[in-house]
Amino acid sequence: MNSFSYRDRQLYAENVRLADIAQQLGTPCYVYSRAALEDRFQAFADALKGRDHLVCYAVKANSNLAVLNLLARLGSGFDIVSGGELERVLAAGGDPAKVVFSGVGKTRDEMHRALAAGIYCFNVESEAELEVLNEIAGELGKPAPVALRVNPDVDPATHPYIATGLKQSKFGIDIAQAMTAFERARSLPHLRVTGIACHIGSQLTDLAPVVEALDRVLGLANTLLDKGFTLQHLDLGGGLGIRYNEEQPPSPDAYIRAILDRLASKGGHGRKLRLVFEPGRAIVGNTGLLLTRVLYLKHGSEKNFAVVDAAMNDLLRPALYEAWHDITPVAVDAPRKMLKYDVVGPVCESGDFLGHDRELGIEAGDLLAVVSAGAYGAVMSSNYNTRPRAPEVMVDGDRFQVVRRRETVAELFASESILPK
Ligand SMILES: Cc1ncc(COP(=O)(O)O)c(C=O)c1O
Ligand SMILES: N[C@@H](CCCC[NH3+])C(=O)O
Repeated sequence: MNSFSYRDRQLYAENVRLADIAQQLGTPCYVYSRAALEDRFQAFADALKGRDHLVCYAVKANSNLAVLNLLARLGSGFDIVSGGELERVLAAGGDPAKVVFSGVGKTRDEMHRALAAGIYCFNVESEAELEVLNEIAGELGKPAPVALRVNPDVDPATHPYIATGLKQSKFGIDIAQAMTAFERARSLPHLRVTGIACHIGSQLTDLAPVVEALDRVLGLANTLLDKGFTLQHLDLGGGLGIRYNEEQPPSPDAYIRAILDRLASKGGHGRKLRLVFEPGRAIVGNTGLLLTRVLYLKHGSEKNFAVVDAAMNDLLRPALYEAWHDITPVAVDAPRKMLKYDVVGPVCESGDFLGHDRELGIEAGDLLAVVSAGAYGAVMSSNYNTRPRAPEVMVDGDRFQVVRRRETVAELFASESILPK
């Protein structure tokens, strides 16, 4: 479900015409829907009602302060992967006591700041990291809560660049070595082992790998509980997919239900653990789109090109993963001739495309929406080709607010310097 709809041949975000946003702010421009965002978070919260749980929204998916602030107001926790993300969460009014800190390469400074801020848990990904965290906690005189992120070696059936739970991946502690790491963690004086975590990958559309990972991690959790580890929570990470094209991912409700059912039938003592989830894409993915305008149509002997003003620097997913995003005209007054186009940007790379072979009836000057761009869109944008980053807008009912203004070109090189004569 999202809050973008067609009425009178216009595409609306809630009750605002996208054409009006483009008119006022120019393009390219990211547009988010508050109603859709709140609805997606609530889907997780509702599915977990009555169960001790914490939904820690994965900040990396979309870290705009307005997005974080709306989620914080709904009671969301946050999954962070850097000190920068922690500062964003705090600036947006997030509760540090609901923050989990993931990532294979936390620095000493980042650990220090997170521990001082009082985060809920460090999801530790190696024995070496345990030793450093123990030192920092000793220096601060404050025990560090840790979960070990185990790598359950499950194939998540997703794009190889976003699979994280296979043995050959850099993420997590090999499940075969996890017991030793847990024993080590327990022996370190400044650490408190409070949980066990896993995350097998992103854009998961099939429940079988999720349940398989759950079984493996639960098996380990039960052994740990039998050995007297005082685990309090089980963090199953994020990864639930969304519909971009033909995919049919389970709803948050079906996903959570599958996990709760499995816990009830096979959970052992593990069934009593508090459940933590780290969804990113499933919350924001379909709550945002990228508006872009057609600059030129170009008809080659083999291909037709629609050159638009958004590019791979604005939305990297097609170039990086050959990801498919629906591209749809926004305000079309007169019927247009339908043709197959490659929708491409102005960046000097052949990989700079937003979509290949799209059947579109368009003319120069038309506005297009690249949909399902709320997750891993603006956050992965860059200034390549010295292109200012696009503004971001939050639609709230019949109003909209700029939640990040367009960068100016001068800002892009303001921090650079040239050598003296
Ligand atoms: C540890 C961790 N948690 C949560 C997420 C969020 O993933 P998604 O946006 O697929 O829900 C990721 C990214 O895949 C991750 O690496
Ligand atoms: N950036 C990826 C998802 C990465 C998940 C991060 N752990 C995407 O756009 O699909």
